[in-house]
Amino acid sequence: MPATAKICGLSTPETLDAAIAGGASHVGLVFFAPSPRNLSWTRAAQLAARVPAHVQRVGVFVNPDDALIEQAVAAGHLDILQLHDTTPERAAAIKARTGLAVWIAVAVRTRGDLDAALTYTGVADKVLYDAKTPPGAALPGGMGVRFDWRLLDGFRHPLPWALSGGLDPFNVAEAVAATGATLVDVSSGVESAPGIKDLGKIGAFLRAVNDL
Ligand SMILES: O=C(O)c1ccccc1NCC(=O)[C@H](O)[C@H](O)COP(=O)(O)O
Repeated sequence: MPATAKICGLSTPETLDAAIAGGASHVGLVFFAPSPRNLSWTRAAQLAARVPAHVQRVGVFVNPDDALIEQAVAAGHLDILQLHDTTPERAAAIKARTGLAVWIAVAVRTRGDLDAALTYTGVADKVLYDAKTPPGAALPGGMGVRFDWRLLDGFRHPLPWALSGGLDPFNVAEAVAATGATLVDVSSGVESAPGIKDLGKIGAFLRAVNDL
């Protein structure tokens, strides 16, 4: 299979189960209070307990402090920490403290934005190229914003990477063909409203990825 998928921002047992049944390789649990996908510790634990060993649990954070990470890791039995708006120094400290794999989200609008990935060499285990959300936006991700995939043409990736931002069941095949991504990430593209995951859209997205 040329690509696998992370379904991000899951918050109910039904939609989590649909992602797992559809073949997602990763499920994303958001720990950021302003997000409509933010999880309580109780809900995170409830969801984490349903995830089989072959599917990885990714905690999504925005420049988190140690207390937040510790509580989220404990509740969500996280395998991977996905960090937004977090410096290389802080990401390195988080990785050293937790011993967990770290993914760094790099917000992309221009070719120059990609260079931020270089600064995480030796720190992050993977780069998630995500679209830069508009200035003043409430969230740095999960807003269905897409960047120009051609920006990745010829870029020498310093780390393993994944593609995110504005993907949906209808464009994900084109996105993989255009970029060569081997891991794709989606949130609002499989929702019916912000924070409300749609069983049909999750299934359609994963079928599109599985059919590649
Ligand atoms: O999804 C959120 O609410 C969120 C909040 C704070 C930081 C990151 C967040 N999401 C990160 C993701 O991994 C999303 O899947 C990614 O940005 C793509 O979102 P979308 O464009 O809606 O598919």
